[in-house]
Amino acid sequence: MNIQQLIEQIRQKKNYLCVGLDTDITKLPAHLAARPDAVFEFNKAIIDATKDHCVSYKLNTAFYESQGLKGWEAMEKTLHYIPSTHFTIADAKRGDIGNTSSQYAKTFFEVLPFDSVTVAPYMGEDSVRPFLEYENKVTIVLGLTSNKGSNDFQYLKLEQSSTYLFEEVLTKVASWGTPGNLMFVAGATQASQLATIRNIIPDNFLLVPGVGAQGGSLEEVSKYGLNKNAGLLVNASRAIIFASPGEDFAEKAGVVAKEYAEEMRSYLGV
Ligand SMILES: O=C(O)c1cc(=O)[nH]c(=O)n1[C@@H]1O[C@H](COP(=O)(O)O)[C@@H](O)[C@H]1O
Repeated sequence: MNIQQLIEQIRQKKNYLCVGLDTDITKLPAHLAARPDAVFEFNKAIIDATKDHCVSYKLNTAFYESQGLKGWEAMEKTLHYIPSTHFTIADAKRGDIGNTSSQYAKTFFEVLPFDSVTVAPYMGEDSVRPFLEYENKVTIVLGLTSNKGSNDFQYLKLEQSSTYLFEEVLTKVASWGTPGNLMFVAGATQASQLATIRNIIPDNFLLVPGVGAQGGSLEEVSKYGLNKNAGLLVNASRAIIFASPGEDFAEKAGVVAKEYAEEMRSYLGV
């Protein structure tokens, strides 16, 4: 799915929710945990219960890679189970010298046919370009992240312009691509900066993690982040997929996803 199709899905479904499949095996419900294909079974049930209330799924690859071959297989099966009406994100946060980035791009755009992948921009243009070369795929570059450590570097003031480093990252990276192939991560916990971010990149989609478990406000994010195409994908992982530790985990995930979707509909004004 490309950005235009994502915009169409948001119009149809009237929400901009991304469900994060951060499937931590230590948190699986007891009745599933011992099953040989537990991670996939869990994801399948979550997808069945939430797909009518979201437009996207994000698989944080760390939760799969940490399980070795079995985890990788569960990631692949999950990706193929996600309906083609939903935008898929490999949250892998890659980026390396050019020929290595090309291999990462091949991994997450071809071998695993995700629609998008998250990329860390720290190594500069040649580390991001190999991802942008793919037509109809989307590169999601870290702009201003949701964690406490974002203060360490992203808020450093640049001497020449007195802007923050993250602002320079947004300005420069945006010139490497288009709103059709480039999104940016902006943490929901950084809502006070969203107006600034929107000034720098009015048209790019923002992937906004940090509502739910990290305490970001969906209302604030929507107020400052929405643009004419919605332009937002707001992710919640733990708050949805681990809404209940019991046998009703999928049902409860569906309820929470629906609540987010309904709140989003009110902000879209449709
Ligand atoms: O790139 C991301 O998705 C990301 C960037 C960021 O700044 N903060 C952040 O939390 N994330 C991811 O978003 C998800 C948040 O999960 P929850 O806090 O459980 O909703 C995790 O997969 C994080 O790795």
